[in-house]
Formats: sequence, structure tokens, C-alpha cells
Amino acid sequence: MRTDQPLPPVGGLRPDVHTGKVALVTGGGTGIGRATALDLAAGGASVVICGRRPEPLAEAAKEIEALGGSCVTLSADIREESHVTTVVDRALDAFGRIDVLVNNAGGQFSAPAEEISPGGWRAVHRLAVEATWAMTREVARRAMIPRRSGAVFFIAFSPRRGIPGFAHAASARAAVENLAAGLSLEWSRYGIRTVCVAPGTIATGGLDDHYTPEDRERWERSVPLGRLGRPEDVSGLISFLASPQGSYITGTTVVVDGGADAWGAGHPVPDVPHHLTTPDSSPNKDNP
Ligand SMILES: CCCCCCCCCCC/C=C/C(=O)SCCNC(=O)CCNC(=O)[C@H](O)C(C)(C)COP(=O)(O)OP(=O)(O)OC[C@H]1O[C@@H](n2cnc3c(N)ncnc32)[C@H](O)[C@@H]1OP(=O)(O)O
Ligand SMILES: NC(=O)C1=CN([C@@H]2O[C@H](COP(=O)(O)OP(=O)(O)OC[C@H]3O[C@@H](n4cnc5c(N)ncnc54)[C@H](OP(=O)(O)O)[C@@H]3O)[C@@H](O)[C@H]2O)C=CC1
Repeated sequence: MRTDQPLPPVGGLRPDVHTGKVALVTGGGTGIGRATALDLAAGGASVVICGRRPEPLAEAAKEIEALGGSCVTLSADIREESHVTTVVDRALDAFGRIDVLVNNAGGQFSAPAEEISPGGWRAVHRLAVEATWAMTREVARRAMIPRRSGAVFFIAFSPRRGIPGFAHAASARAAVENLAAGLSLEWSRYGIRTVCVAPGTIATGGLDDHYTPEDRERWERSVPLGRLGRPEDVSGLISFLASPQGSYITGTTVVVDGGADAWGAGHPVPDVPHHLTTPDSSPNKDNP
């Protein structure tokens, strides 16, 4: 860690800030989604969380209920349109409204661009872009447009440009940023805000499971604040943006990355991640 400053406490909004609201968080059983569900519930929201595996959802629900919150869990693969419909059905059956949608579920694998198969490209875009849009459209049409209010969050990446090993994922997240911006132009008339949040590298189980310690250390070195983010650094931002204090923010991307998006000046061009390097991958000096 490059800083000797103590970590700021997490939380801080008024405890009743989301009282009466209902929030749906995709991928709410783990990592950033779980922290977001907990933060929104701590502010008084009733929460619906979905994901494919029931176990993490049940764990998160137990934590939310221990806070005195209400939580409905649904095992669903949001890449399936019928599952999206079922999630929204169940949320409306349980609570009668959806005020906040957090499109958090997402994932990718790291690979050199030229080795990403068409199927691998589609898998990443299907989850990050198509499933996200299917959920957003369903929630907007059935829960937000009729009530003339709502807040929809999308998750992108910081840095907000090319990331070595992530050609499919970085392009998908750029699509999602423009989706948030474009929807604000169309849906402000319904009182719906659409905001994209771009986290830097956040220390979650998902990050630990899918990336090497060398990659994580290298990413940490590129953060001006000198540490990886915590899930609560992202969830606290989303909770603020969902609150009345965030009510003038829409159509934009808010970066939460310890300064990583400002990185670059005076540093060498980054190599591809260590585990992706092959003998053929060094630049061809004869053909600059
Ligand atoms: C400028 C430099 C500064 C550096 C700063 C860097 C910052 C980096 C920030 C990184 C941030 C991101 C972190 C996270 O998101 S952490 C959360 C992590 N969680 C995940 O990513 C979830 C893990 N991934 C998955 O679950 C799956 O990969 C995915 C959901 C994307 C696909 O699932 P699916 O079930 O559809 O996959 P299939 O097995 O059916 O395969 C479908 C096709 O995809 C191909 N594939 C899958 N895995 C790989 C792989 N590891 N390598 C290559 N190809 C893969 C698979 O072959 C299928 O394709 P084909 O049909 O062609 O065979
Ligand atoms: N951690 C990081 O550094 C960063 C993460 N992000 C993004 O933030 C989001 C959360 O990341 P993080 O918490 O680290 O990752 P996790 O892997 O912990 O969380 C992803 C969640 O999404 C759920 N999910 C995945 N696929 C589906 C699906 N098809 N249908 C329903 N749910 C699904 C997973 O549950 P299950 O497997 O049970 O379905 C899991 O709960 C992701 O979109 C990620 O790409 C963005 C920038 C940086």
C-alpha cells in the first residue's frame, strides 16, 4: 500500500435514506453486488437479489435480515429472457414496486484479443450488454415508467479505455456506458435516472478466483491511492447515487478507482498480463 493514511469508515448516509424503496440487485450474492444490497438495505430499502447459485444468495439474505432488512432471493440466469421476466414478476409480487435497479452481474475471462473465439466474445457481451439491457427494459416498462420514477445503475470498468487482455470486456462496458447516457436522454421524461459506475480493481472473491496474485499486485501498483478498492467503496457510491442527494446525477459515468483512470503519464506502455505472455507476443521491432 502506497499510503499511510487510515482507511475511511464505510457507510455514512442517514439510516432511513432508502426507506420505502425497493431495490433489485443482479449478482447480489457476492462481491460488489452483495455489498450494494447490504448498503441499500442498511438505508431501509427492501431488496431483491438474484444470481445463478442459491448458496451465496442465501448467505447475503441472512446478513440483510440480521440488519432488520427484507430480502427476496431468486436463483436465475439473467442471460435467459424467461428468467429476467420471472425475477421481475417475483420482485413485484413480493414488494409491488422496483425503485432501484443495479445491473451488477457480469464477468469475463482474460485472454489476448486474437485468441478470443467468437463464442467467447458473445458470452461476455451477452451477459454484460444483452442481459443487462433485457433486465433494464423489463424493469423500466413494468415498474419504473408506470410510476414515473426510478434509478438504474450499470457497471463499467476503469480505466475507461483499452485494457490488455480485456478486448471483449472493455468494449462491452463501453457499450453499457453509452447505454446509460442514451437512456438518460430518453427516460428523463419519465423521471428515471440512468447512471454508470466504473470501478477500478476491487478486491472481491471474483477477482481472487479469476486473476493471479501477480496481476492483482501489478494493478495495485497502478492505483495512485496505493490500494485496491473494497466492495464497499463501490456500494457506498451507488447508495449515495440512489439517494435523494444523488437526484441531479444522470446520464454519466462516475469513476471509483483510487485515481487509476488518471494513470499513464510518464509510465511505460503496459504489457499483457503475465499469464497471457507467449514467446510470440513481443512487439515486432522490424515492423513498427
Ligand atoms: C491499462 C492497464 C491498467 C490495468 C488495469 C486493469 C484493470 C483490470 C480490471 C479487471 C476488472 C475486472 C474484474 C472482474 O470483473 S472480477 C469479477 C470476476 N468474475 C468473473 O469474471 C466471472 C468469471 N467469468 C465467467 O463466469 C465466464 O468467463 C463468462 C461469464 C464470461 C462466460 O461464461 P459461460 O458460462 O458462457 O462460458 P462457457 O464456459 O460456456 O464459454 C463460452 C465461450 O467462452 C469461451 N471461454 C470461456 N472461458 C474462457 C477462457 N478462460 N479463455 C478463453 N475462452 C474462454 C469458451 O471457450 C466458449 O467459447 P466457444 O463457444 O468458442 O468455445
Ligand atoms: N472486482 C473488480 O475489480 C471489478 C468488477 N467489475 C464488475 O462488477 C461486477 C461485480 O464484480 P465482482 O463483485 O467482483 O464479481 P463477482 O464474480 O463476485 O460477482 C458477479 C456476480 O454476478 C452473478 N452472475 C454472473 N453471471 C450471472 C448470470 N448469468 N445471471 C445471474 N447472475 C450472474 C454471480 O453469481 P452466480 O455466479 O451465482 O451467477 C455473482 O454473484 C461485475 O460485473 C464485474 O465484472 C467491474 C470493474 C472491476
